[in-house]
Amino acid sequence: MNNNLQAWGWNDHFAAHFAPFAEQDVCVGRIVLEHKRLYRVMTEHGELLGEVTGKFRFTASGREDYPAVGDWVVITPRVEEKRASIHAVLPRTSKFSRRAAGETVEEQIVAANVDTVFLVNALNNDFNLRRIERYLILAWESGANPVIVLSKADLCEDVERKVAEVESVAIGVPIHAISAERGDGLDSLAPYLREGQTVALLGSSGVGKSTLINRLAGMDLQRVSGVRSKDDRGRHTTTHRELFRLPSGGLMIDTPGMRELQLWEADDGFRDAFDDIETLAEACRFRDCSHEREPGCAVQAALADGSLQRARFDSYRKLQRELAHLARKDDARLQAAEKNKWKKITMAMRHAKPKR
Ligand SMILES: Nc1nc2c(ncn2[C@@H]2O[C@H](COP(=O)(O)OP(=O)(O)OP(=O)(O)O)[C@@H](O)[C@H]2O)c(=O)[nH]1
Ligand SMILES: [Zn+2]
Repeated sequence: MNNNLQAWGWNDHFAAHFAPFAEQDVCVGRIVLEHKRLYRVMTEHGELLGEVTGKFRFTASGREDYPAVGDWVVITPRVEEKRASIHAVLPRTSKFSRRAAGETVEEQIVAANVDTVFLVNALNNDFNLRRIERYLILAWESGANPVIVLSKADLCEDVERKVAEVESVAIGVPIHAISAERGDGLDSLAPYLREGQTVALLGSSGVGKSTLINRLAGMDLQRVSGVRSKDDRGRHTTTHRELFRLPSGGLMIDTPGMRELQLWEADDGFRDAFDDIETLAEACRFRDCSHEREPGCAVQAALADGSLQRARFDSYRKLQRELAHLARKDDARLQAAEKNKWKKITMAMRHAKPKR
């Protein structure tokens, strides 16, 4: 274990914000795991189990004020007990958040202080420029620097053309085509993975995020232990962390919340992403056709004659279910507000886009 705080991402920004606390008998640490308001905090004294103080709770105005994975927090360590009291969260350089459904809907931070976010998109049939645009908006809003990672290059025959297409919607954003399976192009990611640099991944399910993380982490990654043989169960007490060091010295954040962000981005872009299916559906005999076994279903017809791929239809259905699930969970009013915000941002993006 490395207790040198620079190795965990400490830098001048955080040092400046910590200055007012320096007189007091406190130190700092970085949140590497959150579990029901209990936090694993990496500190110069090693890893401690932290809880926020009563005063913290009293002054917190909402969920977003609480520590999240990646945050730097001001603590009083109790080293013998391996515990810590958390007094404050230092200002974040970036944050990814989602709306959390509780008694009210609040902003919940799913990752903080990410330097670089890899926007992972697969180069096979799933390739979609509109989706890349939406991920870019998300990244820019977060404060992290976006880097576009085009995965599964081994499944694509015209990588250069695809890269050129992405360049046209992502001017000035670094683009890297890789194959995590073959190990191609991984060297190009090294500059973002230097010691103390924090990265996170965003991308739809199945684009190869886990495969890439495992590659970057080498064989010893905790997450990999999730894939273990049945008889091995229970013996493995590997310490799972949502922020962990890669062999390169880079810091990777992989939280469940970050993985779920794909659902939020999908909301407004749903029609765009699947406009081929939506267009087909307009030709269905019934307006409210569920494309299951209704007579005169144009989607089923396209599936039957092969003009629509089964896998694509399946992911359409999956996304639809996920969105429906989210819609049920969510406060309708807040959702409307969020949609409006998105509309404004996408409009602005459209106007900002250079003519092609
Ligand atoms: N051909 C090829 N397949 C890949 C590559 N990277 C990942 N895959 C495959 O794509 C599938 C999905 O990969 P995952 O790494 O689980 O994708 P993920 O983005 O983590 O998916 P979620 O966990 O659902 O978010 C797996 O079957 C991988 O073996 C690649 O570079 N080339
Ligand atoms: Zn139909």
